[in-house]
Amino acid sequence: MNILDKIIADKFKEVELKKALIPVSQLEKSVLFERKCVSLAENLKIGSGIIAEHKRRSPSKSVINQSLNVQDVSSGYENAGASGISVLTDGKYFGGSLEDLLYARASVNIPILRKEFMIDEYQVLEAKAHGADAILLIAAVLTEKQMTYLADSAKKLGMDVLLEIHNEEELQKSLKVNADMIGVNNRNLKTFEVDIANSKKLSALIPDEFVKVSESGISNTVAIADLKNYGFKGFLIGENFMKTDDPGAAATKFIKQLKSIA
Ligand SMILES: O=C(O)c1ccccc1NCC(=O)[C@H](O)[C@H](O)COP(=O)(O)O
Repeated sequence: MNILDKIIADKFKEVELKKALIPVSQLEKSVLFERKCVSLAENLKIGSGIIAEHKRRSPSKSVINQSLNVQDVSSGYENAGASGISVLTDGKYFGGSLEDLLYARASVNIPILRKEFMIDEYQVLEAKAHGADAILLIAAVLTEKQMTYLADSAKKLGMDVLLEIHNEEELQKSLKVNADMIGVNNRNLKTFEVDIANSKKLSALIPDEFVKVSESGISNTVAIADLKNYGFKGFLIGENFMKTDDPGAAATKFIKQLKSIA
């Protein structure tokens, strides 16, 4: 079984347990459930385009940074000029939590993406109840019908949808889904190989109605300037910032440099 299959198998068990412990009625009582979301897709169009990620560890790199708190990282990213923040909420493989999402929400006003392996509507409701403005759907692990259902649920709650693809086949099954953004993951989630050329290769096939986002393996501003020529407006960056002692300072330097070459 590859790592993605393992993550998804664990996720099904986790969601069933959570449903038994915290009913939907309780999620709906959260004060954040009534909060009006800020559109990540719209923010990408008008700002730096950087979605800066809070990521403690990952299956491909194991430990990245375990010594920081999510409040400092999030406010550092906001002050740096990020267009949005991605918060990994998976515990077992990424060391994240829904609590991280809550603390990030309490620390910033810019849109927050719940970075999770979504397989059930319950997680969409959790995302809303913990302050997310957007959710991620991964085409590699969902059918067209599942993506349609989960995206419609998120849109009903006012959240944006980032639909992640890795190849043309995944793109084709995603085109009818009510998503705001299509993200091309440069990391093959089965082999962990990273190649920014993947974004460039798929860019022309993505219809203009979707905001294009390039995800993973981005470590310099020259790569972003290049990706912009292919129509990308969003750039998801995790490890490059999180591997430093001060991710907010790293993002500040990066975004300043990006502006200077624009
Ligand atoms: O990052 C991983 O190792 C990984 C493994 C399996 C599934 C997902 C994984 N990452 C999630 C992401 O999409 C990245 O955290 C995100 O795009 C940022 O990537 P990077 O800038 O390379 O940290």
